[in-house]
Amino acid sequence: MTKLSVNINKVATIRNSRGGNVPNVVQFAKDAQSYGAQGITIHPRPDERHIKYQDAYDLKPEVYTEYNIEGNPIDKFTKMVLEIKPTQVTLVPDAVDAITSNAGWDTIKHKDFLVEKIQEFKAQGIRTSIFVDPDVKQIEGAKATGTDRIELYTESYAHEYAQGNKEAIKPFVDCAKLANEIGLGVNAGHDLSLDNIQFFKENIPGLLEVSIGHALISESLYLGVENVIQMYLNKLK
Ligand SMILES: CC(=O)[C@@H](O)[C@H](O)COP(=O)(O)O
Ligand SMILES: NCC(=O)COP(=O)(O)O
Repeated sequence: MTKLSVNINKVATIRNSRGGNVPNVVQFAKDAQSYGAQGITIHPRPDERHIKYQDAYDLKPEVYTEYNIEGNPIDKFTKMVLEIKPTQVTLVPDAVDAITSNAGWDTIKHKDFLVEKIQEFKAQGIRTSIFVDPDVKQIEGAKATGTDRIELYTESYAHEYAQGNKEAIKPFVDCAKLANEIGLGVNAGHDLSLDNIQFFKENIPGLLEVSIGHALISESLYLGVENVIQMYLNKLK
């Protein structure tokens, strides 16, 4: 089974544009779960332009499914995750000024840093995942860090699929097969959508979780949040 974790960053982006509390991100998370989402993902960035650190604390008592916090483990982020103790932390090597995530970790070059961070989180019972490009060398490197899971960075798949190039799935299949063999759980995310999710799910062995935000919120403008979540759940069966 592949779990759907709804990324609510975009809900916070709309809220922040007016400075009040509309839409309410905590209520949105509660509603998404009641509509069947099996997880809530947030990705606070250092400039707090969408999800704010305070949101991460406010969400904790209301997320009764899987709570996934993504981000670059700078000191402030690490402290927050260790205090909140979500179900999962996903480490992403974002530059401070990145518009959105645009690369996975070099798990070989940054092995020592990742080992240290992963031990810190796992010691508090938090499942770990690291964001990686679809490159088997990076999957082997990820295994050596001690992480529980990887999150495959799916931007290249999403882009190519939209151009009609279904072959773009191949490196993801190879990485997932290797991850399954060596005992790493497989998550995936970035630019997944109602258009491309089913083909991805059908071809990736052992896909445990997808986190989806930008497309899901955009599709909901036309189709409604509850309906869109149901549509994803049907495609992920
Ligand atoms: C790691 C990943 O792919 C997502 O978390 C994505 O980066 C969402 O972040 P933004 O909402 O800031 O684009
Ligand atoms: N980890 C990926 C994520 O949370 C959502 O990415 P996107 O759907 O907003 O591109």
